[in-house]
Amino acid sequence: MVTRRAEAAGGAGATVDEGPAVQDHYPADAAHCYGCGARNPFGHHLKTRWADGSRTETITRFTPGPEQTAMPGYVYGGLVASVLDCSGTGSAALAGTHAAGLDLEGDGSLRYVTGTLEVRYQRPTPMSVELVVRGRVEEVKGRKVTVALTMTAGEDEVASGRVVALQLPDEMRSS
Ligand SMILES: CCCCC/C=C\C/C=C\C/C=C\C/C=C\CCCC(=O)SCCNC(=O)CCNC(=O)[C@H](O)C(C)(C)COP(=O)(O)OP(=O)(O)OC[C@H]1O[C@@H](n2cnc3c(N)ncnc32)[C@H](O)[C@@H]1OP(=O)(O)O
Repeated sequence: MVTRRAEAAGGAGATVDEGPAVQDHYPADAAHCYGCGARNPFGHHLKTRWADGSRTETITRFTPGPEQTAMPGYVYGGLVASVLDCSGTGSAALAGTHAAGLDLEGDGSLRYVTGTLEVRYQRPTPMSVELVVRGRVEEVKGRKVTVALTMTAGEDEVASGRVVALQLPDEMRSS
């Protein structure tokens, strides 16, 4: 699947969302996550894809609602952190699966959990605007993947951060 929202929107530097979302290839036992689990009715249901077919950059989109307010008109910082967090683990799953020579659609995704999450809040994040998180895979080293992240709201970069994600140890797997 290829969605070309940015192309439709036009503009230099537009990012194209490309290919399947990694979360659509998590097994059912890994689909309860508050950030991205399809089986969590209260969660964000984030979808992370490669951007531009690069296999180094990813994109995740989320539009916050009024229940996620910090102060009127602005988004709660913990929400920003959770969107960065799961964009990072989703990006790690894409990168780790690719680096292992596996095919997402044929083989499914490797599973990753957050080891470290860094967040830098750069500007107040406006409410009810689509937040676009771009991930850049910095390193895949054994079971560890490091992803640098930026979050934009319209033209403004509102937050940035980094996730170090670790492949889920076998003893923590339920399947
Ligand atoms: C509560 C979550 C866990 C339960 C999960 C159960 C089922 C879930 C199923 C599937 C999940 C899939 C989809 C869900 C998607 C995303 C989840 C959303 C994100 C989260 O909400 S998730 C919750 C918060 N998350 C945790 O609750 C983790 C608690 N923690 C641990 O479970 C261990 O701590 C672990 C596994 C992180 C590492 O343990 P380990 O034994 O695998 O690591 P090991 O010692 O082998 O180190 C190997 C190399 O990683 C480096 N390293 C180690 N730990 C690091 C760290 N923390 N930060 C940075 N680097 C670290 C070492 O320095 C070494 O690096 P080097 O190779 O360079 O020397």
